Amino acid sequence: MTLLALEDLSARLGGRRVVEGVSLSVGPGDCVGLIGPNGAGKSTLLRAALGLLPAEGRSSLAALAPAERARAAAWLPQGREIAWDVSVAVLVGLGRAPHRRRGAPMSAADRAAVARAMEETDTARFARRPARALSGGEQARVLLARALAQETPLLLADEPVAALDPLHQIATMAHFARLAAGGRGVVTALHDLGLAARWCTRIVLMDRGRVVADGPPAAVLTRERLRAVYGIEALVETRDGTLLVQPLAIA
Ligand SMILES: Nc1ncnc2c1ncn2[C@@H]1O[C@H](COP(=O)(O)OP(=O)(O)OP(=O)(O)O)[C@@H](O)[C@H]1O
Repeated sequence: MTLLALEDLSARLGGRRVVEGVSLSVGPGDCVGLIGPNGAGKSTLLRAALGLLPAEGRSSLAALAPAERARAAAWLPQGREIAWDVSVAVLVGLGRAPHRRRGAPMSAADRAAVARAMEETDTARFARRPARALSGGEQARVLLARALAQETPLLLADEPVAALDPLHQIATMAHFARLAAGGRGVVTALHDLGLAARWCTRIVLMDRGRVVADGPPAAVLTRERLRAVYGIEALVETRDGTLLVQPLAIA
């Protein structure tokens, strides 16, 4: 079973090809860390995969009708701007929209999904607060809760942990790993190589629009490759069965 299939996907921005010929498939159990230097094309790849950008090639998600796509995949974009003056509970509840008929009230199942998503993101205590009156990292967790409340087979997230404190970074990555272990698929763009190494089942490394490596963290995150792609020296070591990656210096 495949949750996302990309075949020779390419996308242009401002007349330049920023994603070139990407083919990959994501299935149940995959927690994919999409990594690569600034400008490598990670956000563009995710947006093209979702059909939010015109692209050449094929994306199984982009081929779906919008309503069907919203039940197949949840999307947490990089922009964390909350535009509406609503409470946290109402905002997270919007994640249930793809499962409800227009104008229908929230069902018990909807309310349970919203409550779960708020528990998982440690946002339940903000439920009644105006979403825009929270800190940046708290707002980021609320937007993640909205995506989780959608309870889709696949979650695509663009740097979901960038604004989070270490506890919530670990909690978020551990939750993604649990979702994958439970048979869902996660693709998350990340800059934190340590978190990617520790929690992802698979790393897709992009450089200048192309996928340059795709495999288990220990196979992709080698010192040589980090030097070649990022221009950094890093500590890469396995301790008690856990892969540890810590960037140290400019190569
Ligand atoms: N609207 C745009 N017009 C032209 N070029 C763009 C536009 N948006 C992005 N780009 C370029 O496309 C390339 C890929 O950008 P993208 O945002 O996909 O990279 P990224 O890997 O997600 O980077 P980051 O790690 O910085 O978020 C970059 O070189 C960027 O400058």
